[in-house]
Amino acid sequence: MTPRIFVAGTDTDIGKTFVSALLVKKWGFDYWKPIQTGLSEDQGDTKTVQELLQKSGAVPETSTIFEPSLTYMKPLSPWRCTVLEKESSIQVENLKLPASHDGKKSNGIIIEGAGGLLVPISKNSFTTDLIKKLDASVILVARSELGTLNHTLMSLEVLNQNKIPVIGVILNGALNEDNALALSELGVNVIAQVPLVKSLNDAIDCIPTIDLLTQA
Ligand SMILES: C[C@@H]1NC(=O)N[C@@H]1CCCCCC(=O)O
Repeated sequence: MTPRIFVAGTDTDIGKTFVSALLVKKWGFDYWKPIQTGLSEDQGDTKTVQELLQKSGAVPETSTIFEPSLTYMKPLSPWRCTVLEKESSIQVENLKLPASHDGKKSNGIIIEGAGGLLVPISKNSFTTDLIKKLDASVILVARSELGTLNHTLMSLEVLNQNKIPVIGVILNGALNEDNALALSELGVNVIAQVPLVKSLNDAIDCIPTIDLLTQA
């Protein structure tokens, strides 16, 4: 099985989409956001990833960008979307990787979540259940700045409790060497620090090569 990497955030709006696009470009992976909410006020992350890749001159044949399996209008958790948009509740057990990913030769797939790890998918299931269902390992994207120690350690604690394999943490935002150092000293594998830039090409060298995954 090729790697399935779930890109989770310590919160919503932490830079998961930019980091996901970077990983797709650097490693030549496919991309899939299983559940997209907030389409009434945003074009959605799938489109953003496509645009970032295109602008950076990525070769379109390398990676398949799959459409989300479920989409909702309100900028809320999937659970609250289903309740307030009067849609049927989401059964995590029924969410499957796109069949054409399974059927084709690919380096791996980046799966992007919505918000943080305990975002409810339904009243009795969370993002952690989706990660387990998809049998994925996690790269956690965390803010680089003040507040990140608490949010990162809490998120890693939740992953640990759920026995979800963790590849490491990517810090996103204004470079903060002491936060990176502090996390490393606490035993956290900080795999990259991604500065605030607009173009993937300006941050691509921050991402380690794919050997990282074979070592993990
Ligand atoms: C609107 C955005 N669309 C999306 O896919 N993620 C965001 C939603 C995050 C939900 C966070 C719920 C919470 O933690 O309170």
